[in-house]
Amino acid sequence: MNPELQLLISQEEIAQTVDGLARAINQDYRDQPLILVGILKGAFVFLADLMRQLQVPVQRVELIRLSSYGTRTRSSGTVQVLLDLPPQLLRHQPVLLVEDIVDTGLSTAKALQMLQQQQPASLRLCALLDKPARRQVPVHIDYLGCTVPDQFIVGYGIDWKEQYRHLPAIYTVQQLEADA
Ligand SMILES: O=P(O)(O)OC[C@H]1O[C@H](OP(=O)(O)OP(=O)(O)O)[C@H](O)[C@@H]1O
Ligand code: HPA
Repeated sequence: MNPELQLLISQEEIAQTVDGLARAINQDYRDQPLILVGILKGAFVFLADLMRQLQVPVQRVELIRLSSYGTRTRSSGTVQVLLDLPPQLLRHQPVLLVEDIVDTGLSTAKALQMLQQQQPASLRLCALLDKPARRQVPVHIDYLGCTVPDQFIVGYGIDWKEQYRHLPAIYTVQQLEADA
């Protein structure tokens, strides 16, 4: 049986949110050449929309890939690094990490740690969604779109069992099967 989806954040609300985030980033960085690092897979839609609203000089867009959920609705607790950055890429550069959702915080904390090891000049985090109810490790979000309730989220790049990433709006999922 297909689970029931309930609209949480409409396409229009997402666009306004992304616009607000881009304005704040544009104001803070102004002429500083910025490196954007997106976390695959979930952040690819958000990253694509956000970067096209940026007026700061984006000198490079990079992608890392992390995975901890697999087919489950709860974090496995172990964050696998499936794609890392080439060494030395971020050294002495201003870097903005772009994440779709901060839930337990484990993925984002891991990504921040990986990026920090390259000694960037500065490192900030932009996250579209924050689900504070599930946090296991503290994560400071410099640019936050929306806070979401303690429910499973899909759409706008975010999946359940690899499905629903293509949806243009954000939904909560009802009637999920229990995790295997
Ligand atoms: O705060 P956390 O509990 O760590 O959850 C957040 C992460 O979980 C999801 O990634 P996932 O591991 O499902 O991989 P995916 O992005 O490829 O779907 C999501 O895209 C975030 O990166
Ligand atoms: O609510 C969620 N939905 C999908 N993937 C996720 N990864 C962390 N939280 C979520």
